[in-house]
Amino acid sequence: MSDLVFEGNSANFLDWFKAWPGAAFHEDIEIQDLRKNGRGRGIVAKTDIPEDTVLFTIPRAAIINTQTSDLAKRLPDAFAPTILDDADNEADDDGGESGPPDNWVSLILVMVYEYLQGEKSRWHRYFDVLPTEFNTLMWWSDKELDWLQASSIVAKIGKDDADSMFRARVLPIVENNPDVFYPEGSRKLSEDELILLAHRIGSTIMAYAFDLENDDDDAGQEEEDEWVEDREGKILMGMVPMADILNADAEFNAHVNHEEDSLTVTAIRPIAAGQEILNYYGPLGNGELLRRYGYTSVHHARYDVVELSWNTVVSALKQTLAIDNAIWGKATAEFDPEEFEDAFVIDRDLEEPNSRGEFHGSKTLKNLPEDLREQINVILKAIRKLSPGTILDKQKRDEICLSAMGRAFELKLAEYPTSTADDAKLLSSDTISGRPEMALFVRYGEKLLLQEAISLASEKLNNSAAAQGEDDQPSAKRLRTK
Ligand SMILES: C[S@@+](CC[C@H](N)C(=O)[O-])C[C@H]1O[C@@H](n2cnc3c(N)ncnc32)[C@H](O)[C@@H]1O
Repeated sequence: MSDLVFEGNSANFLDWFKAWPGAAFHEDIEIQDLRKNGRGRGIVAKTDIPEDTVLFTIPRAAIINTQTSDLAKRLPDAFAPTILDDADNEADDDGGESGPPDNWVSLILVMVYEYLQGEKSRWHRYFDVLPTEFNTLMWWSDKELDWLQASSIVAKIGKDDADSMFRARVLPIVENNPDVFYPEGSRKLSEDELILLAHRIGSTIMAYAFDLENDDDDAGQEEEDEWVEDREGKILMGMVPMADILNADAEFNAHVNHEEDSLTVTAIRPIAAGQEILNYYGPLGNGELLRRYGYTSVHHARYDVVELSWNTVVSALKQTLAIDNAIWGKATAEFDPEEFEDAFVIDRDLEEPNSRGEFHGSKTLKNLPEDLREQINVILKAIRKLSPGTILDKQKRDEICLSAMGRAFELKLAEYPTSTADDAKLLSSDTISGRPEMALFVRYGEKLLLQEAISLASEKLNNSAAAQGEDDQPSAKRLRTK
């Protein structure tokens, strides 16, 4: 984060913001420097604020996107309209594909253009307060990523894909149109500088951009997801000054409403003086939060996720069944490996916070992954056909399935080099901060989830054995009639 952000620039930025026709900023809130809490800037209530108060209003004209920037007018061919079905707000891995840019590439181009315009851009004060350094995983060294141990989030960073996409879809447009992108007299960036700029802008968009709903879009859907910042399935993305100074958490107190001419941010419950105004990024686990936004949060740990590979499950199944390799080979040979899922997600599948941004439900794992159970059973049924003695009946099959799942969770847990107890000790030691602490928090949360999964599998196995025991007991009635 550039220090510029805090040295008087927040006040300049606020004046710049308020000068947009239709912009409003409630006098009872203020932008604060929250760096001592590791939160950059945030917006804080100065006095008690009642529910439903409109905290600020951002006119749509102040949002940066393909509709407001001049770039689309100056390069109409590059922005030919297209029906977009890939709107998942991620860097595409289709670096080589031709055709009009999707919403993600379009916003990168628009932001590169506005940035290069310098003081000529209507948003240059906004660029002054955007970050230049990031804690998102894209910017971590290999050594830093090692702190995440066996977390599957490491495989999802996609730095190389983003790099190829910038080279294929951003660089050529900038380099073929220097008169458009570079104001007269300004220095042209080298290829390396442009790629670095695209990465920075890509990371800023990932952590700061909003999907913009049209007021008349999907009215029903909007009602359903009233407080959810739904980042999927929407076409237009944009940078929304002021709304993106809000920090966020899995328990929150404000909501961004998308109206025809403006976006408004409203208090969804009373906010006490001194409390931070918080937005919501969705039910993300800490790994995903760190990847996209560069931070972790205690409240997000409930949405933690562990990915289990099918290979790990296969090892566990083989150990549980202890059957001949030949039988295993025969049983699995009849399946097309393409039809098998190669990874399974373990998560607590919790409900969303309520319309006041609060969460009251249980935070423990209630169910084991059903798709995993089904895939294991496909294999077990094939084995039973070849070797009926190995799996006598459905009861036995269920037990083998639960044992194999429990074993697979243990194998996954063993992939992390440190134990949950080691991590807990380190977390409470006060000797760790910054990236190492965030990585520690991610891997610790995943280990706790795996331990819950191990306990749940064992509990279900015990229940199944107990039920079987009861079935084996002759009933009282039968005893009497004997
Ligand atoms: C939309 S911006 C919010 C404004 C940001 N704090 C700033 O100073 O520009 C999102 C970024 O803010 C930070 N952030 C948001 N919520 C946070 C939280 N609860 N704790 C720590 N950092 C947070 C992360 O760096 C994230 O990438």
